[in-house]
Amino acid sequence: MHVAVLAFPFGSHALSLVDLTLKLARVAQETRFSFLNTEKSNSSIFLAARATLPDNIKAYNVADGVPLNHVFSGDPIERVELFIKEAPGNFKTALDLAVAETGRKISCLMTDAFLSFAGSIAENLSIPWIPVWTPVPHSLSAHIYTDMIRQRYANSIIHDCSNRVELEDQTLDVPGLSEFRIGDLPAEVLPPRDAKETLFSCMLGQIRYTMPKVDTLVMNFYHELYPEPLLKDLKSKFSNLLNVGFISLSLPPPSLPPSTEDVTGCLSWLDGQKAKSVAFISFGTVVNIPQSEIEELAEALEVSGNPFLWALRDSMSYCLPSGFLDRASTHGKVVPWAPQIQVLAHSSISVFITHCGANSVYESIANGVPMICRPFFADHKLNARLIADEWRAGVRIDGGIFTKTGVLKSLDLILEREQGRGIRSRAQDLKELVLKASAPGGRASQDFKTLVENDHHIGVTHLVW
Ligand SMILES: O=c1ccn([C@@H]2O[C@H](COP(=O)(O)OP(=O)(O)O[C@H]3O[C@H](CO)[C@@H](O)[C@H](O)[C@H]3O)[C@@H](O)[C@H]2O)c(=O)[nH]1
Repeated sequence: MHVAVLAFPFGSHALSLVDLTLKLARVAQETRFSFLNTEKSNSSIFLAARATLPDNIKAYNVADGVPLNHVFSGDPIERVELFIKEAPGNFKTALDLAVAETGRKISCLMTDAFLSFAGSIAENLSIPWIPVWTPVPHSLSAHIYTDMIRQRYANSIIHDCSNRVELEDQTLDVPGLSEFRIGDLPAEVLPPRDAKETLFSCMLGQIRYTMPKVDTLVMNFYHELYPEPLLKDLKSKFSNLLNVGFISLSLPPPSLPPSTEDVTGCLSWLDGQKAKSVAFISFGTVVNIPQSEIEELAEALEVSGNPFLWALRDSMSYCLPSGFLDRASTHGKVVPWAPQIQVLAHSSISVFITHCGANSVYESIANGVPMICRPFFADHKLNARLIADEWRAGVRIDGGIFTKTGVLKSLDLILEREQGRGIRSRAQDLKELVLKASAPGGRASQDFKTLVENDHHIGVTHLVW
């Protein structure tokens, strides 16, 4: 068997896919796994944390689609657009190389579900396509029901003259999404500005046509975490909806080489803090926080006196108020990068101030840490609604942006108030639920077993743990 895994190389999408590949490669040792991704993404995910690959995985670099001497306009979506434009051809070139090198035909295509064109590649090769949906299932539903949403809520979505999209706080009458508002949806689900689709929105738009045709869909989620109507609706569309659990947490925490382990000293600093006392702040790999909000957040942290650990990328640290680092050094630490999985698992962490990227949310839930949510774009707002209203394991920041009073209020609510006790205990309950589902015999483990044995596309006939 030769499984080709195709990654979407932006944000933190590739993380879950590489971990799923590692997990599969351990149990399907006779199968060859070729992991196709851009050089930039490959080097960050493989070099950073998961340096040692089993012999049956090889990473292949796929061209990123950026023309030679290209001058970037500064639009963050530009790299994504250039990649998508050439992606089918570039993946095909890398697939041919993997076949030539191994002497094995591809037997199964496993891809990030965002790559909706992968279904045609699989069809041309007459092999099965197994898409993997890495964000929360609610966003898959939003993409599947794009037509219904655009038609039904056309009047609630107003493009003003500056092209800003105004959204009404109207609940969605869409299967499985009745707790959500139009304003929570990813931009690509809504009618495009100027009626112009980007290549990215077109690719995601195809999901509603291509995905319902697949037999097996892998979800980076737990059966137990769905609201019943959403689960029922998705199950009616996919005969094999496999919720294998939070993929990037299904392996032991990434072991960094000793020389780089905890280079920023986060874990040793946390060792010196009281149990459940520290607020951890991190905004993933993509979001750029407006300077004014960094200042407000910093002021709140200074005034509150609550211990904090803040992972703030170097590109944004100049926004901190002058003298903040010195003044806050008595109770806080700011680093450019934190080993987040280990940090959230540390007993000193009390709350996570997050942008609500899917991986951050999963890492927080898996460790029973309640969240203060400041969502920005993409799936962040759906995730924030899920955390605050459905799971009740956190709160959204007042007014939607960081203000000094809003941050102080949220910290006080989660850490001190009676309402916070409920939120903290709900986060713990979710952790227990996830642990149970991931244990051998648990629902997520059963679904992983089904994936591995499923018609033997992965090369294992009977999985023995
Ligand atoms: O100092 C840091 C900061 C981040 N991380 C890790 O980086 C990942 C960040 O992932 P995520 O929380 O998903 O944030 P983004 O990188 O911003 O995520 C992009 O990709 C996600 C997964 O599809 C989407 O949900 C988001 O919308 C999109 O912004 C997590 O695993 C973190 O543990 C660290 O280890 N240390």
